[in-house]
Amino acid sequence: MRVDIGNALASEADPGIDRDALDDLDERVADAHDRIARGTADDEFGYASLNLPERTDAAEIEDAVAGFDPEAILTVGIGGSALGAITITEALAGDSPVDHYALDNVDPAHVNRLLDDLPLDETAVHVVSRSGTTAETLANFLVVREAMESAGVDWAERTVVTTGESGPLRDLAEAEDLPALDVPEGVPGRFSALSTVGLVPAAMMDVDLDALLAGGRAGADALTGSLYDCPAYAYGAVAYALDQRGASVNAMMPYAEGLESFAEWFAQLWAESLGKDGGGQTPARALGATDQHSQLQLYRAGPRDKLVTVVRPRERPDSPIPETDVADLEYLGGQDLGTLLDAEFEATEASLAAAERPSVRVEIDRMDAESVGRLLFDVEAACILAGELYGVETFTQPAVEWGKKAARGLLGGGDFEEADAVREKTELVVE
Ligand SMILES: O=P(O)(O)OC[C@H]1O[C@H](O)[C@H](O)[C@@H](O)[C@@H]1O
Repeated sequence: MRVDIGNALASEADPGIDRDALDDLDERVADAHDRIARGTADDEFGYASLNLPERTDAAEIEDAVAGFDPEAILTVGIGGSALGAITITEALAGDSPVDHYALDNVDPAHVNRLLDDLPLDETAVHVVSRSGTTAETLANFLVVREAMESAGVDWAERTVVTTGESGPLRDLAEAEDLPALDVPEGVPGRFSALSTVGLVPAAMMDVDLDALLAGGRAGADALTGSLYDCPAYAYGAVAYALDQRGASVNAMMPYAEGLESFAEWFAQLWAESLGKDGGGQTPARALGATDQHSQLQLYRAGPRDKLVTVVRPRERPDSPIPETDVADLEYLGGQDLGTLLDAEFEATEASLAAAERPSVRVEIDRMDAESVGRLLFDVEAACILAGELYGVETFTQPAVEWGKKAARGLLGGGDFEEADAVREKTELVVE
């Protein structure tokens, strides 16, 4: 991964970081790196995520799915138990004959439609929950199971589970004798893309898991104690420093359709990890060039509270634009769609810089397994580094847990005081 922070310097942008401040920050990065390296070596909760590229056993995952030859894969999970898998297959399995769908919400209209459309007798189901208790995931799984049964499909033959050591999903897998993979120890869901959690559908779609993990390992090898030598830390440190200077929003804007879900994955990673103690940088999702024609107006001319992160692969497949003799379109003829997209990318950066708005450029070599593995690893490392600089507990999400308990209490799944707060809602209704 390559990161260019030039357009985040105070000489170019407001808010921006001056060179002296960057040097001071680099000393804090060195300390944070020591902490991260210690946590990683000791397999501490959360830091253990950075060991995944080294530890994840691609062959074990490939063996577990070897008996499946589906037309479609249905991931049943939510948050960190779905977004990594979706991101990876969207980025890397575009040409696969197998389609990957996800049920990461419990909107009945969507669930019913999807189950009506799926070839259930040719669908493999991957049910993922680290805790094994998440209501949305478990409820969706029960609905899927029932739909398969009603269609005369042996759901147990078509299901693989990934979950923690114990919990209701583990119990269910054991009771039904389902193949069950383990969520790695010490790895929060949002940091688990490069594990069984994120890789099962990719394996069924013939993504090169070894290359993906090799990309992650290259990221791990590149972690050093200076932001000037380490792209992951450069990104994490600069995003943090800009937030401290007023850029409280980080608009993640990949210029590649295959990375649209990456922005969604990033949003969970950044928000759940860093949104603590009254601070944190709000992730926004955008897609270049599409959102250049909508959100960019705000990014360039709205409040000075944003960092725009533009991401692109440095190589793209060819797609020539045919010549035309329409006078005003002649400049397009003979060009390539990729050249146009890159021109849009550079135009966005320049347009932000001309208005003194900070942006950071993140580039990967191309949309292949190794580069995407590197991107995911590096952004996780950036997030962990930022967590150290903020001084927050990066690996917990107590605010999310609150809502989970409230919803569960409302459905009669236990006596939770959080559910009382829902019942006590203040109303001021206008109809
Ligand atoms: O994997 P699960 O235990 O089902 O959790 C799925 C998701 O649930 C929660 O909402 C957490 O805040 C997320 O971090 C997690 O990824």
